[in-house]
Amino acid sequence: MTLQQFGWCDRFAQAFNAIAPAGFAVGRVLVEQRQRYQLWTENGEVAAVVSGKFRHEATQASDFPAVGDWVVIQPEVVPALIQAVLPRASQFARKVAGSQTAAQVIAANIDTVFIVCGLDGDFNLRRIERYLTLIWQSGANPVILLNKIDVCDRLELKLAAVEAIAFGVPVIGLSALQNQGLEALNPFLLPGKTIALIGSSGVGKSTLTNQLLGHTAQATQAVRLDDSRGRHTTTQRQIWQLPSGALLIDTPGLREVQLWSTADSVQETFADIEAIAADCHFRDCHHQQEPGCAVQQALAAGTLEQHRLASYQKLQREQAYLAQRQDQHNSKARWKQIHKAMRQHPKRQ
Ligand SMILES: Nc1nc2c(ncn2[C@@H]2O[C@H](COP(=O)(O)OP(=O)(O)OP(=O)(O)O)[C@@H](O)[C@H]2O)c(=O)[nH]1
Ligand SMILES: [Zn+2]
Repeated sequence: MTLQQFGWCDRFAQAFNAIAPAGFAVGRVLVEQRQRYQLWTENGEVAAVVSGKFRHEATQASDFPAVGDWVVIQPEVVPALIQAVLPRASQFARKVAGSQTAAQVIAANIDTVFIVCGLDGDFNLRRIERYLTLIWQSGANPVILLNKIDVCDRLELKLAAVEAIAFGVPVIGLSALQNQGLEALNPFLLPGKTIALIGSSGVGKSTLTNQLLGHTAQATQAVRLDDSRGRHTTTQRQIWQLPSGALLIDTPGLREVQLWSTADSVQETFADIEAIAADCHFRDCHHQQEPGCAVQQALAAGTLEQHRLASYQKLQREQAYLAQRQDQHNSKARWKQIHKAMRQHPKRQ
């Protein structure tokens, strides 16, 4: 297989040429488990670990390679040594346990994320908004799949309700179980494009994954991971190649991904409220009791729904909290630096 078939493109080639010394190669992380990696390379699958220098220079969990990453390797050693991670086109992160703001990357370089919703019990517009926010923030493109059209009446109403909050994001009705409507996914399943599925339990992600995979042999393949001391473990494959040539990332971490949003992504998801709020009398209007609040006027006029404003405000609160934590973290780090500098230059006035 060629690198292009794994998703290699100009942006990665440029980054690679800028940093990699002669004799180095690239690979794409196919499996990650406790900092052991299986990579796709031009010469087949290889096991890899990060180099000592990499580990030494890494300052945060998100510096480490994740599934989907392109990495620079020194190929002649076994396991191959990862020297660098190429800048990510997109990334999904989760909070590191025990820390409010440090992030660990769980998947990288995804082009399109399918938000899978079930048209039975699961149908929930507020949840879709949260997923949209998350995906905009990741750098990937969202597509909303309304699954189980076979058990849904009034599909048009539901499609319209989702389209009203989706602002141009494609909304596709299908039945994974009955293999109905899946051809609408073809434009997103082009060779070398990387996709992922997220959505709550029971919406049909596994059913859809199986349909997309068809009867490919890799479905049952486990991957063997060796570390530098020759110990090995087997684990599940985390990227699949679909018959169309697209690549599907499926990891437990991604399935359980939680909200980790930024101001920009909230603004994109709630473009309607942002547009209304531009007419508020006060620039820093909180849209509560302020005079001249265009948002309150829209609520009164019925052009904006109360629960949509509520989800917007909830996301804003989460963000303010995260931003504050990040500030505290940064100022602590600054103090540490200053103290260190003072210890190193005790006589300086
Ligand atoms: N009627 C109908 N049922 C479906 C459809 N797709 C999936 N299901 C059913 O929904 C149930 C859950 O499907 P799964 O594919 O396991 O859902 P999942 O999202 O992978 O769930 P988790 O593994 O818990 O995350 C199963 O009983 C499926 O047969 C569909 O298009 N129509
Ligand atoms: Zn206002």
